[in-house]
Amino acid sequence: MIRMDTAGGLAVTTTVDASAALQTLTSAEVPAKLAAADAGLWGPDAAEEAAIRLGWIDTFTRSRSLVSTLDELRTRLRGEGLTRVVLAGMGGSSLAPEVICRTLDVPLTVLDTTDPGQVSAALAEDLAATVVVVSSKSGGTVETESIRRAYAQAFTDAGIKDVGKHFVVVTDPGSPLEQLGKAMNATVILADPNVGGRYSALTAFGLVPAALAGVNITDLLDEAAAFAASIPAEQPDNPALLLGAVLASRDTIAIADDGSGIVGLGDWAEQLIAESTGKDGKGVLPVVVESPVAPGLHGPGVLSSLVGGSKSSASGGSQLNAPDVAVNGPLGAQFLCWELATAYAGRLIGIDPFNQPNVTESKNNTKAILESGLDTETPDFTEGAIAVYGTNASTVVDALIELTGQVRSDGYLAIMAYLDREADSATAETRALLAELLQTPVTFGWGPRFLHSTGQFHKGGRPTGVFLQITGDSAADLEVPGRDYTFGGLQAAQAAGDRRALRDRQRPLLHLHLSDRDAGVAQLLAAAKELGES
Ligand SMILES: O=P(O)(O)OC[C@H]1O[C@](O)(CO)[C@@H](O)[C@@H]1O
Repeated sequence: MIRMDTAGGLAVTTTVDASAALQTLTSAEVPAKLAAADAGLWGPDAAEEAAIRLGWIDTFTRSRSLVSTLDELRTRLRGEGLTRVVLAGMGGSSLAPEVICRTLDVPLTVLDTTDPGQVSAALAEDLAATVVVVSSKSGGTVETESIRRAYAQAFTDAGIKDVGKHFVVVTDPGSPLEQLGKAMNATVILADPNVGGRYSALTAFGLVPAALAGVNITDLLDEAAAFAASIPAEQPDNPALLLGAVLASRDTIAIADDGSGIVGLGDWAEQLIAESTGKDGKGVLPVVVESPVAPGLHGPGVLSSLVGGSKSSASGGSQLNAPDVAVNGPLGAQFLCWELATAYAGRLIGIDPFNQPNVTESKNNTKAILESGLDTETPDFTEGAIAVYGTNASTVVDALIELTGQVRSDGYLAIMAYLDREADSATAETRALLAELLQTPVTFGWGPRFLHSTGQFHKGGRPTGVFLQITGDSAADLEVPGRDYTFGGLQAAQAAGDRRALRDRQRPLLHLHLSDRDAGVAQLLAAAKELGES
């Protein structure tokens, strides 16, 4: 059976029979109630938060007021020679602009890291032409604030007089960052406080960095508006409803680009789905896979999904490799469709899609470790450039065998690399290697970026994860100005904080520390390959 629902240029095509879930949603009038911003849809406990989190339903209308402001700002910045845009932000405050700019091939440097090498490399590039967008809804996220401090110091050290001119702040009204931005003489743009971070793609958080980098944001807003206008709430043939119904039907969704024009939407959808559904021991684990033929797109309990632009065939591939669901349409419509689908799926799963109860745990652990210092841990053994912690084995290959042997048939492996996602990018190849071997879902995340995404699921969602954490020494550390820790110290504390949170839950965890990153990554990849061959 193939069902395709289309609206406003977006099509959702699926081979999954979701009729029972669709019936559940329509008979409870969920689409109409969501369109009317009914905060009671996810139960009484979720209502208070939902009441202040549903602005995204029609934010594309209110965000129109940003278009002229951002046109003027971009023209002014370019006139002042500020042509290079760097975005400091985590999770919902950086993932949407990243996918927008990747899709439209517009340069944007995204710093959602505490890796000293990655931050230093960005700081070394053309400061005189750099404008830094500091995006944080809460205004208190440690990664974002650390990068803001590093840039402020770097501009000053470079002899730049009016440092504030090099900053644009995006935050909620009344946040500490609003005050700070004003005190710095930066341009401050206030976001819609009634939209949570991961639903904020079409608010100032998604639009300001994209527009300043050179994207025509009107197109995105038009695409979302056309989609919204084409899905009258009463109608059962609603692509977002269909996507929500199939999303809730499996434990895992694997997401790949179909190669037809939308680049990296999975990284954004990963946060949306993981933080929204992964809680109370439930949820759908999102797994971003590299391509439609990469290991892990298909598998037991996995909803395989392909995402593409309007141009691709709606079936999303040949019959042989046909996904369970294909979502094809323009980016602005995609954002809204996936947000609606997640809210519908949340109703079916029975969770509050607007909170992230377990994210603070790792943050608190990090804070405590920064105050008390890192615990001294002795490796179980060291092999070449890799020190190994948390194993009974005595070789890296055997340690990986011991770890992966603990992955249940209904479970998953999470690889979490607190490294430089530019310079150490090859580390991500471990995902496909181990997915091929295990034939169970394998997800890869860069730390601390994933802490704001799958991190919620790993601690709060289905307790079936097995964890491989990778950390590494840095060639040179970098101070966080005005703080008594460095980027390297912060990164290590974040990794240790997350280990503590996982161990507190008795999750299987192997920790590999690379004393030399290039050699360690090469050694790890060789070990993963050897594992596949053994
Ligand atoms: O925009 P902020 O407040 O800096 O938060 C960044 C991210 O951190 C989280 O609050 C928690 O991980 C996300 O939901 C959010 O997108």
